[in-house]
Amino acid sequence: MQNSAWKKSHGTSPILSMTPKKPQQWLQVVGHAGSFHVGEYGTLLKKFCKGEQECYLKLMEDPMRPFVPVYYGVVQRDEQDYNMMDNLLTSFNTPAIMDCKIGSRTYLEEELQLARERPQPRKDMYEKMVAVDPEAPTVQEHTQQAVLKTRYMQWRETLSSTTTLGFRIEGFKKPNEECHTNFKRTKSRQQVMEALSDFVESNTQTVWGYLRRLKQLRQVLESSEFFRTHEVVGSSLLFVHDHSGRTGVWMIDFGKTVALPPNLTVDHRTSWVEGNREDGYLWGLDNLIDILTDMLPLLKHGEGPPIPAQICE
Ligand SMILES: Nc1ncnc2c1ncn2[C@@H]1O[C@H](COP(=O)(O)OP(=O)(O)OP(=O)(O)O)[C@@H](O)[C@H]1O
Ligand SMILES: O=P(O)(O)O[C@@H]1[C@H](O)[C@H](O)[C@@H](OP(=O)(O)O)[C@H](OP(=O)(O)O)[C@H]1O
Repeated sequence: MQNSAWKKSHGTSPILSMTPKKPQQWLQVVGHAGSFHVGEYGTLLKKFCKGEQECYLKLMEDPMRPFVPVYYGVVQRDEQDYNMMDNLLTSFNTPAIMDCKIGSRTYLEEELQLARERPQPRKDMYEKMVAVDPEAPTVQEHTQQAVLKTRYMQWRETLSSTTTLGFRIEGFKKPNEECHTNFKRTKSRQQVMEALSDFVESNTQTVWGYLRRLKQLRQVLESSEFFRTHEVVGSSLLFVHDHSGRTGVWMIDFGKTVALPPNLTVDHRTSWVEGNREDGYLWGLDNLIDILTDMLPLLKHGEGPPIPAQICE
């Protein structure tokens, strides 16, 4: 913490044991522009969100900890607060990176309630909708040239695989290629499989690595107190692999993960009806694991499971 730009840090772990200072590679696949800065010592700074901080603090004490970026606390830069966490790309060499949004619902129940009480139709979302499908807005929405956020999010869910499979590919970046983010209409199992095969370049070793990690994650989630007691919405799995055969998957983005009332728990597989707070996270993870498993015999390169030491955990 030599840099004077670091005004404060009240983290959960010392940074001294972290990766030595060296030029850091980082690339944002999707998400809000301008929210991130690359930090020192292999860290990443994300614009402060109190709810996300609360999640990370709890996650550092939960069995889920190995499956999320290590969280170091809050720092300030140019009068803006940031949550500081591990840059998950640090230990990879020119990696391929994919962001998959998990769950069958991408807006919180509280957002739905708010939209009913104080509807705020959005012009930017109308424009994003029309750009993909000019026929999608209703007559009233066309007249207003605006749509409610929850309506936009529901439309995105049904257009993509979120509603039918409980996850969707948001985007990926392969070495020496531009980011691919054109997945808004990637909906069927077949389309998803094709996109995933493209991401892994038909390499079965990579798929084996991802499967092993995803199954470990599922096991941990099924026993996690944090997971049982939180509505997890809009969170992604970040997939990373490189040519050395290393693979890694982590949960990121807890900006819309909220604690349930004390008397309520979720199993993340039961279908959502308003009030039960279910988010379909494990249902989506089950489907993702099934699809990757079904892909294995269809892929060209590599055979058999990878050497465990090559897996990044
Ligand atoms: N810890 C991390 N290490 C490496 N890359 C990260 C990390 N966290 C986020 N990213 C990159 O930033 C992108 C956006 O992350 P994130 O989902 O947290 O942002 P967001 O603005 O909250 O997204 P959304 O638009 O879904 O709300 C990810 O797709 C990934 O490329
Ligand atoms: O991917 P798209 O089609 O561009 O749509 C955005 C995406 O759904 C983000 O997840 C969402 O942010 P949150 O998850 O944080 O709600 C954002 O809402 P926003 O514009 O209100 O930030 C949407 O605009």
